Amino acid sequence: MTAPDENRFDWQAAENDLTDPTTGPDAEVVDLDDARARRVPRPRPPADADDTAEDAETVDDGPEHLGGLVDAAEDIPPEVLARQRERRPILAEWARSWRGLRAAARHQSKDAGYVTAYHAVRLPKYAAKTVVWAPVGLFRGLGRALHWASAEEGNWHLRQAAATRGEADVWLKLDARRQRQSVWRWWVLAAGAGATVAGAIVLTLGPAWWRYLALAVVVPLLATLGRPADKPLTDRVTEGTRYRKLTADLVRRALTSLQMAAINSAVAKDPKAISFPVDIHRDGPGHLAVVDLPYGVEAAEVVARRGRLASAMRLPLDQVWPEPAPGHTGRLALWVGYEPASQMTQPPWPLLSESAKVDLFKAFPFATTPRLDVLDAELMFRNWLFGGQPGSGKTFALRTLLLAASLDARAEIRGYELKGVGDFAVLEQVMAEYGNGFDDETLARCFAFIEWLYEECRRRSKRIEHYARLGKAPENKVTPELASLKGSGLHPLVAWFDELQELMTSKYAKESGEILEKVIKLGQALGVIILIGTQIPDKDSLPTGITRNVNSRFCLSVADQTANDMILGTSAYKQGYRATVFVPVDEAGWGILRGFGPKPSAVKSYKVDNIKAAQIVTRAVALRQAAGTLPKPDEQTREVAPVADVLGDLARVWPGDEKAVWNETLCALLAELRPDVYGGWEAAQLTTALKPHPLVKVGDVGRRIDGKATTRRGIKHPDVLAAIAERDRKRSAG
Ligand SMILES: Nc1ncnc2c1ncn2[C@@H]1O[C@H](COP(=O)(O)OP(=O)(O)OP(=O)(O)O)[C@@H](O)[C@H]1O
Repeated sequence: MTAPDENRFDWQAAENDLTDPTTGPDAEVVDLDDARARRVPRPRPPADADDTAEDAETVDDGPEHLGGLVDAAEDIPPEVLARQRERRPILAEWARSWRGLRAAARHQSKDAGYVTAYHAVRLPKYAAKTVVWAPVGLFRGLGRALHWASAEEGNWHLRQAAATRGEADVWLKLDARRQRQSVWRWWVLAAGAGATVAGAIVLTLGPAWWRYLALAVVVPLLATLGRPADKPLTDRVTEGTRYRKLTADLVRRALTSLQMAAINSAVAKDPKAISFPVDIHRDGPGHLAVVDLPYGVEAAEVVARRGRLASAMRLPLDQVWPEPAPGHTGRLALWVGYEPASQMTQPPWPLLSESAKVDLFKAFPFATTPRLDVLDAELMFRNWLFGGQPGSGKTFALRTLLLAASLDARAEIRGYELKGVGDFAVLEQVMAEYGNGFDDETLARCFAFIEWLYEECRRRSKRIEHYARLGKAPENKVTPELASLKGSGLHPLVAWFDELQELMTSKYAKESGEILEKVIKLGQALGVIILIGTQIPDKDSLPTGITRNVNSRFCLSVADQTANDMILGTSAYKQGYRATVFVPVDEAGWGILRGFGPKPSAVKSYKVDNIKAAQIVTRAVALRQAAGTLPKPDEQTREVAPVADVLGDLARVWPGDEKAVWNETLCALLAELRPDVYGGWEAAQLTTALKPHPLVKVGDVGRRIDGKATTRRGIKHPDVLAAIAERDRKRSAG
């Protein structure tokens, strides 16, 4: 026996193994099924591996790969691997829910309806064409039948060739063959003619509708036979405005048309750089494509180019809904509706139905997704921030929540509309407090209300403490039982402010901002729900202390990234949650909602116009009358100390005919006039109080005191008079 060569295979040993299963202690007969079951699934190869760089859209028909996108390294715990395992659903998305089924059926029937209507209006034209081409078709059909029966076509070329070469016997043989073939064809033709004649006799004897039916079938067939090849009888249904099925090619083309260098260069190197981890499938009234973008491209960057994406797909903007998809930052969920969202009829708000009631401790419908799914929102233990530019629909959205709250008879509603338009007046009957306007008095009442809210929070926290000691507030939070308990003082209190920027830029700004922040922090567990609407979400108009502490945010159309992030939170814009894509007025009601579900999402709040709102309020009044919680009109206004008229008071106390007077002198005189208002005022306080009146300029005023020239801050009499005149002019104007 030769010495074993390390580089060569040991044939002898192998043969022994094969022939004698008992030689090796490890030898065993392998049960193939068993072995297959034990086999560790091979990890999915990376998308750029040459031989497998295909995507689900084109090839992935085989069994599901296990192990997600990463290598199945041995140190990954099995439960993590199990979580990464994504199984393709047994039923298609559209067949898994009634919503999907309904949407698919609706879409198909709508489509069929469209095609039917399209052809129906063209029926006279089709009939005329049919009448013209049917006789031609009859003669052409007869000609073709005779031609076929004579079997001329079959070996015509061969016979021609034989004739050309003068090979008579070959020609004769070929022709004999043709004749043989033609014999049975004539028989078939004769049988066909016989059947036609028999059919015609049956039709003449049968009822009239048989003949019509036969004509309806035969004439179009003849017309089709007779028409020129390039002139179909029916017109083509134009595809222009109809939905085009979302395909991988369409998505790829759209993505490469975004003029994003990172996508285009990656696709130039590898056309499969854009891949589809899941098949494009129906999802509600549209299709969903989950796309893995080329390495290094973030879904957020594509979301920001929604307009270009829509242009590349030749679809209206509101039909194309890109979103970052869960998984990784380069995964995009592109949903394309069958039709633009603006043309999809939003179902009516479910709370409009006569029997609808609201329990604020439970969720209620607030908005719909682009797929027309209902999105439920909550009020209890939440604070809301609504932001958007004029015409974005934030007032309507805020009012929708209040209407829902009005249907829970326990809820006390108080709030201020600082725009002065009266959008909330419809709710006045059910509100325990309501202010409308941006005049000094309303602002003062609004500020007093915020102070009251703070006091109310303190009162409520004492009550909660009391009930917690009795074991009725297990988490030191309001419970549904406590909220319903008469006299507990822990019923839901909904406090709202629309156009809060008016207060936050007034003289009450600093204090109201600080107190409101405390109220938001304290009130959450105490059943105090704060709803804020603002048009200008910058840090001066909306203190960051407030934005930081709200847990539900609805950002409607905004102009820029700063406004977007002020409402939705820092980096929302970068992460692709961009309410800048919505067009005010045209897309009113659309916005990004954060705080419900794992990630922010684009939704459209239900539109409840004034008439419908009034209907809801009527029901709310009835509910509250029955429950004894309808506010009494005499309790509905908040008393505030009369707002001091600084300008008027200055004019009254102005000393003699002095042209200019020091602030400190004026403060002393004002304090004499109204000690309760001006007592303790210093020069700087007067300067601040005069800020709203730009005509009064606080400057240096020189004076001789004991012969010495002294300069201090002061104001001029003509300025005060001019400011009063200006104010009076404005008041009389409107
Ligand atoms: N959910 C919605 N669906 C459809 N249209 C809506 C919706 N919400 C609001 N609108 C329309 O948009 C218009 C503007 O709404 P709204 O007054 O709420 O906007 P806004 O953001 O408060 O603007 P402004 O600051 O000027 O008051 C409304 O008149 C209404 O017709």
